[in-house]
Amino acid sequence: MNQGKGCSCCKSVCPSSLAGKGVFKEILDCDTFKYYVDGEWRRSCSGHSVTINNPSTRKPLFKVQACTQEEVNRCIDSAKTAQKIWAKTPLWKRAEALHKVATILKEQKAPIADCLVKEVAKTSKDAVVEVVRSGDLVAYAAEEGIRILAEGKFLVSDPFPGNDRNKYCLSSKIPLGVVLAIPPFNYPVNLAVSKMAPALIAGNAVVLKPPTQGAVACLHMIHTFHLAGFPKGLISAVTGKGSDIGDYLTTHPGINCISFTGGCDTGIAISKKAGMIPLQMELGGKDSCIVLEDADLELAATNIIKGGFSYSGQRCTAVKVVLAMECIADALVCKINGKLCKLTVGMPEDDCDITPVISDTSANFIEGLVQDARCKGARFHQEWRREGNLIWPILIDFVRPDMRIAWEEPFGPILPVIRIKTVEEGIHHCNANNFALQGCVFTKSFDKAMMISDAMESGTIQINSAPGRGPDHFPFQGLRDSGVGSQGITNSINMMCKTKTTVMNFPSPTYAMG
Ligand SMILES: NC(=O)C1=CN([C@@H]2O[C@H](COP(=O)(O)OP(=O)(O)OC[C@H]3O[C@@H](n4cnc5c(N)ncnc54)[C@H](OP(=O)(O)O)[C@@H]3O)[C@@H](O)[C@H]2O)C=CC1
Ligand SMILES: O=C(O)[C@H](O)COP(=O)(O)O
Repeated sequence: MNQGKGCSCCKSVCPSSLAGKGVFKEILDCDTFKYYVDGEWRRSCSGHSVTINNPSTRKPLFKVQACTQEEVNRCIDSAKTAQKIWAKTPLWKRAEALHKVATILKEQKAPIADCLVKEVAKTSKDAVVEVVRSGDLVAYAAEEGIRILAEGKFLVSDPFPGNDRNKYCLSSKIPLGVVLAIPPFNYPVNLAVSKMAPALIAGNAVVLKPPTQGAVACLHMIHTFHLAGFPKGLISAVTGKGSDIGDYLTTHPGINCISFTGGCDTGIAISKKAGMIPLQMELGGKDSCIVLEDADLELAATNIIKGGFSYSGQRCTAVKVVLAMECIADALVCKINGKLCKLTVGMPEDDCDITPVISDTSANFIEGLVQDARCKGARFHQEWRREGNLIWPILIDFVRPDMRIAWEEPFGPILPVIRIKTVEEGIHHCNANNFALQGCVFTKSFDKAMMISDAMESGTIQINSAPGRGPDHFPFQGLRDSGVGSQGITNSINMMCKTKTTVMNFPSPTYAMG
């Protein structure tokens, strides 16, 4: 259906949206975005769609196909066939194809970013950053793949007792098969390509299940692979609610690896049900920020604001609890408050610092945490204010361990401060939580920083900076309930391969140099 000709049902797609226009025209059918299989954009046979609401207006924005189990089967069957040929495609050609995607993604950043603004209420500025970062990630994965997949290992037999040098073992990395990629709403494009690019360069096929909020941005991103000429069937995108098709996908015998980012409950449930396949799980976090008495408080406050409130706190790596030594807590809180009151609150289109959270459910959950802290006697430095999904930022002081906000992940613009008497108390709080993604420590003493980093049992500890996933080639992992495996471009490529060895057996020992 031609958007430009304007059939009446197309009017239900936001008229000011750039979605499904220009080079993306074929992904939209009337008012519903199609799913992608066999190198084609198709309407689901289910006859049903899933509505995506705009978090800012709380009104319906887009519709995507509610795919059926048969359509999932088709995606996986096609992926299996296409992967066999892709695995035999020379590595330099696979890299070249990914470089094309990186270029197209960057060229098409405006319409993709526009989807992110409308679908997940990300500011226009951050939305563009997400798309450009995704292009860079794809290009880096292509290059990294060239480097690490070119290498194998050569072993000889005689180091092991009882052996002569009559066996040569050659090992190399081979693809797993079909990788299922499931990203969350908060970085639907970037966290999709962070799974897809490593999988593809390593010779795998990919089935993407986009998050419902963020699905349309994901489908636009998928179209850049289509435009780059990726082989039919190698990549597909099946849409539908995770609660409807999620279990079918994650337990499907045709899936050889699952790379998931999202909430702990969902991730742990998937891990328990998945078969004997490699899993990469990046789940929630409650990233602690320990501030010592000798810290540069200006630096700490700046990082706490950036870390705690960017994208309205909806990052797994957001600072989610400040653990401040009592002697500097007043001064630190004063600096944080001074910066917090300058944050602008409003719509993502206006590039406000704080924008609406993803859904009513999320806003209600955040409100519940705030009420619990208030009832239990926490001190609020700002008034609670909420309009729809828009929540004004709050610093909640004198938080104690009996309050939910001390432990739970709000995924919103509210930040608790716990005043600690000793560093050990801070470390204990960090380690007592089941979340263990990242943490950070502010101090001028590198000796103390290293000791605290060693003692904090989280996937990554940042010294004198807020937590963060990037640069995207760094290892990124959670301990305990925060995940399984490690992401980052290099680790993902390695994880999405298995080792294959060939052993050459000689009738008599062979020695180099005769
Ligand atoms: N550690 C990390 O790197 C990150 C962690 N997160 C965590 O993710 C959470 C917020 O993201 P959110 O998107 O709400 O998380 P969810 O766990 O609700 O959803 C994540 C993804 O899983 C899908 N899904 C839902 N149910 C199933 C199922 N049964 N089987 C398979 N897939 C399913 C969702 O689809 P659908 O949308 O259709 O339900 C979505 O694509 C936070 O807890 C946050 O900390 C977020 C980003 C990064
Ligand atoms: O999803 C998340 O929250 C991310 O993986 C964090 O990425 P960032 O640290 O780059 O914001």
